[in-house]
Amino acid sequence: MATQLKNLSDFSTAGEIPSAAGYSFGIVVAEWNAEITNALYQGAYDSLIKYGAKPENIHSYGVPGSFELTTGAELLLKNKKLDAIITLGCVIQGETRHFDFICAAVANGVTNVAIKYSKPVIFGVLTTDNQQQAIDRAGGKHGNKGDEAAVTAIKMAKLNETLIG
Ligand SMILES: Nc1c(NC[C@H](O)[C@H](O)[C@H](O)CO)[nH]c(=O)[nH]c1=O
Ligand SMILES: CC(=O)[C@@H](O)COP(=O)(O)O
Repeated sequence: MATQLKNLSDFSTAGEIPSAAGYSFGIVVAEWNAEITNALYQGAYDSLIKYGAKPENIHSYGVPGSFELTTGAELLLKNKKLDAIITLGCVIQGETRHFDFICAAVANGVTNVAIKYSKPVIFGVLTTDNQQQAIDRAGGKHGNKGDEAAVTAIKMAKLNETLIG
């Protein structure tokens, strides 16, 4: 598979990354699989700071599970003036089809929230077959999905600013 040949976070060096200095960000983190989502959060937070975001402009909140990420993003955009939201979670396949319903719900949900508020809502949710695949993508051999989500948020905030004027 292509994934096996590269660090997925190489994505974050592709193209110019704008300064995050002028933007405010929300980060919503699922508490399920906390050892993974905490690593995703650290990657996202550190990347935002690396590219110029101010700590006081990063608003972070936890939700119980990935299914609640949609509601978290909605509440943040409804109640705070933010330029982009990053949602972070880790859904690992279990014995049942619950995995399928959660993944579909959060992917569709965050998309709908982004459209509703005309604001970027970044899908930083790992959807893996097992824990090792998650570890590999939360600071392991395939990079950190949190880093990627932060860079995406910065780029989309810049695009939104450019187009809205
Ligand atoms: N199994 C995982 C869950 N399950 C919990 C749901 O996200 C949700 O909180 C619950 O269904 C109540 O609404 N969540 C994850 O983030 N990751 C999982 O692997
Ligand atoms: C994704 C999930 O909800 C899953 O981890 C729960 O496990 P199971 O499908 O065995 O109930």
